[in-house]
Amino acid sequence: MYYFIVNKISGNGNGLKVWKKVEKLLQEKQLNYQMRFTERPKHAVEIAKEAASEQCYAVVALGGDGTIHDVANGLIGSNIPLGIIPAGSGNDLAKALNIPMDYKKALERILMGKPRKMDVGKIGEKYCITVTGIGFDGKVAEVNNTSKYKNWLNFIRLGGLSYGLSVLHALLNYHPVHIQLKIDGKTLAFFNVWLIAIANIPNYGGGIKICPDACYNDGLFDICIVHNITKWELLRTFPKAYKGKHVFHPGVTILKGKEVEVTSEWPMIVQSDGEVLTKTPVNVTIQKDTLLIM
Ligand SMILES: Nc1ncnc2c1ncn2[C@@H]1O[C@H](COP(=O)(O)OP(=O)(O)OP(=O)(O)O)[C@@H](O)[C@H]1O
Repeated sequence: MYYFIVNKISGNGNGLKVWKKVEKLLQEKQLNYQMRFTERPKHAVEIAKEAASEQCYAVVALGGDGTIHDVANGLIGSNIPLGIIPAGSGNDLAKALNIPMDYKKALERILMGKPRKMDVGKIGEKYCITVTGIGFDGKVAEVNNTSKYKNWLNFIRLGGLSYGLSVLHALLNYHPVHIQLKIDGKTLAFFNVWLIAIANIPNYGGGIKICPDACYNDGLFDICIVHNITKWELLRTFPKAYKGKHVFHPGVTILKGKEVEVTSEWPMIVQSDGEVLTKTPVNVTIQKDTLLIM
């Protein structure tokens, strides 16, 4: 049996549309499946835990990276593979793992493919699958998730605009911070830090290649620190990050490690997989080969 967890509202309502097509296909193929819609944020964690106690070949997250984050957090430890049918706005994990955006091909891969092992990050009791962003992009996630314009823009089908507005909003109000970074026991100091991205895959934010060489199964995080750079310079360099070319800027440092501890002169917001998790101080550790992905 295949168990589908569907976030109807992912991708500004794309989740429901994709599910209707997938459902038709499953019925045509006469496959044995079960489906649950998520009814609230974090509901997918509970559903995935229930699904993990059943005899299933895979639990499939139909939605974006937030849905995958929740389903993975419910599944880890169960040895049941996670399937992905992309239906979100960013779909960064699917992009990094070469999972097809087309629902038919994505389903085919779940039915025919071999599971592969993936590393995940761990913060407290929570697992993060893609990228943990601290500082500026934590602020962007917070502004975006709590903004009044997000729902309104989603309603008139301009949801994509809300992220851009949140970036501008965060940029106007954000002040760089002095931090201390401890990577695998070695302490480093960075001044005027805009963000620290601790990455298990190269991309986040719908295709920003923040750590171009990050690899999902190498047992390491790639860590990007953006520091000592003016607001204007940040804005000018930002577009380069879509091709991973920002790494050549002197204000960008890339490091690697298995355990990262961040302390800062005042608390910085921490987001993982686009969800606001906590504030600094924070400790992130790599958990090698912890999630099975179809
Ligand atoms: N029924 C629901 N009502 C409100 N929020 C929900 C519901 N179901 C799931 N959610 C929340 O919706 C959020 C967004 O989902 P998701 O990330 O999958 O879509 P997205 O933001 O469009 O895609 P992406 O993250 O790839 O850009 C998640 O944080 C999830 O917890």
